[in-house]
Amino acid sequence: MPMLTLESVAQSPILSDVTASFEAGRVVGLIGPNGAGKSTLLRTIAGLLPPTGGAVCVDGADIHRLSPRRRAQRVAYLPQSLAEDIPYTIREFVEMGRYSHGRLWAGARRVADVDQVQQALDQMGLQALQDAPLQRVSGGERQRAGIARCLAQESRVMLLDEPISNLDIYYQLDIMTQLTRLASRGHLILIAIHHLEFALRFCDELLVISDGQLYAQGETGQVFTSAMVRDVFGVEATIFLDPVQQHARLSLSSAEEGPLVPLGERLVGGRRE
Ligand SMILES: Nc1ncnc2c1ncn2[C@@H]1O[C@H](COP(=O)(O)OP(=O)(O)OP(=O)(O)O)[C@@H](O)[C@H]1O
Repeated sequence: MPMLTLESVAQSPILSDVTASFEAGRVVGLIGPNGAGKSTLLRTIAGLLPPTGGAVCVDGADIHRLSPRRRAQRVAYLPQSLAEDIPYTIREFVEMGRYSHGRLWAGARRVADVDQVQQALDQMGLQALQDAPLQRVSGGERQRAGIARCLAQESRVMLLDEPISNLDIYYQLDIMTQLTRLASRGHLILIAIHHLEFALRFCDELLVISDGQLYAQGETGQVFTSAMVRDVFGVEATIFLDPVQQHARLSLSSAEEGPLVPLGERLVGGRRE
């Protein structure tokens, strides 16, 4: 059985008829232009917005029929931005990820909770900042705290809305690599991502949303084509192999510039340079 199934999910008037299913162990990139409906879809899958049509099932259960605690046991969700005024330290905020596991708030901290919180803080490089108030850390540090809270939650499905958007390149790479590792341990990771080159490199599958409609879903190698990037983003893309790292890379140019011409083939006054 797929871990996550979207059955004709609609969120009128923003999204219509999104049908897709995903197995455990995958990193799925949710891509599409600004305003396409990616965050709306993630919030619907997370159970925060009841769909106006269709259903979202996780491990066979309709997510919108579960209690918040049961939902949180199945699905962790990182919003696109965290509220500015959360009055907790980073550690306290990450501990909230353990809410669905039971007695933490009654004061009886279990060893498993403490270990899991510590591990999540370590994974996000937040040990030194764990006692800092969330209101006083940088945007990237807040974002890492949000991811740490999702890790501490240990849900099998993780929904992350642009998890690397505020991060420096070290953490962009680090987090994408860690997400790949988490997936290999049986989680399903669904991330909204604007960094198309990272989507191409790190995502096993893509779900492409355009104008509130499902444009394509499938293996990244099949879905990510120059034609898709042109249709969906209005941008010319050439996919090439990185000569050092041997992974797929992208050259992008605006539709006005037209498709890229390799340097050796550039034409000058109608003649090859
Ligand atoms: N609460 C809301 N009420 C009405 N319209 C909304 C609401 N939230 C989002 N929208 C609209 O729904 C559309 C999709 O928004 P959404 O945030 O899902 O897009 P997105 O693909 O995540 O965009 P981005 O890449 O800019 O984050 C947009 O046109 C947006 O203006």
